[in-house]
This record gives sequence, C-alpha cells and structure tokens, in this order.
Amino acid sequence: MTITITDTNQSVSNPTEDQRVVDKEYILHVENLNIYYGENWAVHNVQMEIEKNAVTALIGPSGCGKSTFLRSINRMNDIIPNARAEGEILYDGINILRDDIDVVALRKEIGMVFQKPNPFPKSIYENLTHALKFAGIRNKGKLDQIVEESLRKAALWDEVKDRLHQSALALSGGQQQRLCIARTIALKPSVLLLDEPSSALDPISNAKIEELILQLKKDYSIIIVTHNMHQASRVSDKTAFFLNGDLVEYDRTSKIFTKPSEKKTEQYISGQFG
Ligand SMILES: Nc1ncnc2c1ncn2[C@@H]1O[C@H](COP(=O)(O)OP(=O)(O)OP(=O)(O)O)[C@@H](O)[C@H]1O
Repeated sequence: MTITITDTNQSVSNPTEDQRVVDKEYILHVENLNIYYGENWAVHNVQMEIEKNAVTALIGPSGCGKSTFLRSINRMNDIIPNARAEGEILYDGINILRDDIDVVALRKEIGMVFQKPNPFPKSIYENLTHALKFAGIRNKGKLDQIVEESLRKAALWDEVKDRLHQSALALSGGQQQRLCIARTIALKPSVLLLDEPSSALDPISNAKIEELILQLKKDYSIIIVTHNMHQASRVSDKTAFFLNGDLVEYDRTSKIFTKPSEKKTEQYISGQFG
C-alpha cells in the first residue's frame, strides 16, 4: 500500500525527497511538532522517535495534549476547523504533514481506533469489507480471506465465525472494540493508533484488549493513549509523559515507572497529581 501524493504521484514506499531518515528501527520521526487550536498552543515543540514493532504509551493528565498528538499522526486533526500543525512527522521518509499528502491513503497505513467502539450499523462481515470494497476489492474469495485473517488477528474469529452476517451492534462492547481493531487491520496498516481503547470496557474485555495489543505488536507499531498507569506499564515498551503540551520525558517504560529522570514524571506516576 502506498500513500499517493496528489500533485506528484509520489509514494511513501518510493519517496524522492524528504528521504533524510528511513531506517529499520523507527517507524516515525517527529520533529519540532507544534499543534494549535486557534490561539491555543496544545502541543509544544515535540521531538520523538517511534520504534517499529513496539508499543509506545502516551500518558499524562487530562488536557496535556496526548490525543491531539496522537490524532496528528494520521491527520485526524484536519477535520477540526481551527487546528493547525507545524513541524514534521516523517513516515517512510516523508513528512505526512505536507499539504499534498493523500490523507485517505495515509489513514489506511496509519489506522486509528477510538475510545468508544464505533462499529457501523451493519453486519460483522460488512464492517470489515466496506472500506475494502471502496478500495476496489470485489472478489468474494479475497474478501472472505481478509475477513477471516483480520478477525483472527483481532482474536475475535472464534467468537463470531458463525454469525458473520448478523449485526455488529449485537456484539458486546469488548467484542465491538476488537471488531474495530479488526476493521483497521483489514486495511493492512503499519501503525495502529489507539486512543484509550479499553477505558469504556469492563475488566475482562480490558484484559483481552491488552493481550491483543501484545500480540499485535509483532505485526504493527502501536501507539496508545491511556490514563491507566497499570495498562501503560503492562503493555508498552516505551512511555512518553506529556504535561501541559510539553513532552516531559520519553524513555523505556521500565525506566519511566521505576526510575524516571524528571521529578514531574515521578510525581505523576505516583499519583501526586493528575
Ligand atoms: N477540538 C478541539 N478544539 C479546540 N481545542 C481542543 C480540541 N481538542 C483539544 N483541544 C485542546 O487542546 C488541549 C489538549 O487536549 P487533548 O484532548 O489533546 O488532551 P488529552 O491529554 O488527550 O486529554 P484527555 O486525557 O482529557 O483526553 C486542551 O487544551 C484542549 O482543550
């Protein structure tokens, strides 16, 4: 899959410029990223590299800019009228903040799952095939194969294989969220952005989502926003602590939770504020 750039027909897999950094270890390089909502400076000059096939957790108190940062990675802030991002987010060597990026193609490569499960009011099967058909895949055998593969990867196949043509809305909240993950996976992304994916779920569904995240990192690079410190420490390899729009500290999760370098990080993870 490629991100076609409208003016030049340039693709992310074969970039001709901005090829400063394409390496094996990192999937994204964020440089001097600033995000504004009108006059409100929500994310301040963030510099960060996101590892491939790892889970990166974004933590911090409410309003610190975690979701704003996450949404900028697949240009979801574009739909907010007064939002503006400056700086660079390099994916495969291309700055995805450029005006000429095809954001629809980008969002297939960098998929997003939201806090509240949001399946379409259609069958389980159609939830998975809707975007695929839109992308031109019509062959029933191929669609069936992608549906099964995606549901298996999302650890949902065994629970739904006998009711693929029933409404997705009849699934439990936890199953709906795994369906949303399967729907994103069906488009064969490289990066999964998860915005508090299990905060609306019961503890058992939460545990299943966490188990799933650990399995998925073999195939995807995952960035997760979470308010749950235990969740961040259980599922992530690296953790970024945001405060008032600043990236205060970014390190191995084990270090952040045992021996953070910054006083503010220590105060936050020990529950002294936020
Ligand atoms: N759609 C929006 N329009 C205007 N300002 C916004 C919008 N979304 C967020 N903001 C502002 O941007 C700043 C960062 O908000 P953001 O939602 O990114 O924080 P957060 O850390 O994800 O918070 P939470 O944990 O509560 O979801 C806040 O000042 C917030 O008011």
